[in-house]
Amino acid sequence: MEYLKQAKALEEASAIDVEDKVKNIISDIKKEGDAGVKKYEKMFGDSVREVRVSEEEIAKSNETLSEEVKELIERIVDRVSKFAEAQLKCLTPMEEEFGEGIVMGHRILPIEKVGAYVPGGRFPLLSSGPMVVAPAKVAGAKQIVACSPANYHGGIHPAVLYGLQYSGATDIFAIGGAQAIGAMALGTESIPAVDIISGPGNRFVAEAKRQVFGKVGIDLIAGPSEVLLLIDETADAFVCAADLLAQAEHDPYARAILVSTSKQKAEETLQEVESYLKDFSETSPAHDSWENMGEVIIAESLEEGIKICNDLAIEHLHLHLKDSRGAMPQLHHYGSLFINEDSSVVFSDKVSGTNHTLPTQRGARYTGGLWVGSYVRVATHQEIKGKGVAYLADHAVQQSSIEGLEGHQLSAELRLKNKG
Ligand SMILES: NC(=O)c1ccc[n+]([C@@H]2O[C@H](COP(=O)([O-])OP(=O)(O)OC[C@H]3O[C@@H](n4cnc5c(N)ncnc54)[C@H](O)[C@@H]3O)[C@@H](O)[C@H]2O)c1
Ligand SMILES: [Zn+2]
Repeated sequence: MEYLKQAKALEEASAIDVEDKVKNIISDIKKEGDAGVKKYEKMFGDSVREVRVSEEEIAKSNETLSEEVKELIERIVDRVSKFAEAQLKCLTPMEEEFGEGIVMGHRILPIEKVGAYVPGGRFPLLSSGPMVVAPAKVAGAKQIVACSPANYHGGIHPAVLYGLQYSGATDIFAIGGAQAIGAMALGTESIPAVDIISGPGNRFVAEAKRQVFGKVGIDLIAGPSEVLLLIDETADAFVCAADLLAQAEHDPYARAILVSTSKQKAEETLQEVESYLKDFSETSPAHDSWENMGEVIIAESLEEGIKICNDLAIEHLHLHLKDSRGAMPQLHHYGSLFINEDSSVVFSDKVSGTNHTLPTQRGARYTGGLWVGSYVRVATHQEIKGKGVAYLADHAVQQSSIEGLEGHQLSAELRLKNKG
């Protein structure tokens, strides 16, 4: 493989800074509660408002929305919910006999209190509310606490707020960043503690979720966006360049990577990216993202290209190949897969219905991202009777004796005696 363009090495120091900063924020939330949240809201977002979004504020905000915008949001919620419902059908309770008198099974139980993080530092992401909240509602959560930064005239963007309500959020707070994650994990005077925190966010949000894991569950680490385009000589350089920039513009730390089996196509795409970028607004994160994180790699063969994809385990993997379906069986690591040119990642970012909360930083090796299954527990149970008791107790007594665990042995023996 050969690099036409390589990312600059991310400074180790910058990652450590984020870790320390987040640790301090969470520790302050623990000590100071609401006052700590407000301190950081002022510091990072210049927000001095009450943290809870009141019914009155919600009603006023809704009045500013046109029917068209409401319909747009409702369509997102409906499509995301339908996909989540279809996936939930794949999760079925089970109870079977595993040997005479040994009945075991599992139930699918919803996580009761969900904390949904909905990013909104740079741009109001209209689909993130529905993506994070709707599957929790489909799973059967009782309480869905949602947090999103107060970044739009001192509040949450009305379209984002509408999406949160329509998806089923029960408590909405206009706070963001690590302070929001800390508050939902620990609970404050105003903000309820939850059982799981889900949703995407920037480096501070992702790190905060990592740090509170254990105290609460988390869905996954869904940090700054990533896309990898695997292309060959049949790809359209214009379209590929646009697809790279569509994800680069999310964040200065977003990663857009092109892997091409054709050197000529790679060079053309690189030129197109640079020419498009000239027309992007000066403030777009795409400039820094492409400059620092963007990569263009030439693969010697499709096999090598596929290996690079599997090694990088990227969030969005988009195939622009002569035979994209043909490559699919060999691709094992991706957050979500986009097959052929027309399957724009942007469709899934916004509205197709699969979840856009997807693993970054090679998390695709162990998760496929947020889904309705993230909001349920598969909890097992058993009932042992008749011949099953003798069979299992006999085994357990022998094993406990080898292990030297007297209490275990006694507990098992009593069952044998009871049968005696
Ligand atoms: N992986 C995914 O599934 C996925 C999906 C959608 C979006 N995203 C990512 O979500 C992110 C959204 O980022 P965003 O920044 O716009 O919104 P955000 O809501 O994630 O973060 C904004 C908050 O970060 C905090 N913050 C900002 N600068 C800080 C600093 N210097 N120190 C401490 N805290 C600070 C502030 O409290 C602010 O409210 C992007 O990185 C995007 O790529 C990821
Ligand atoms: Zn995107």
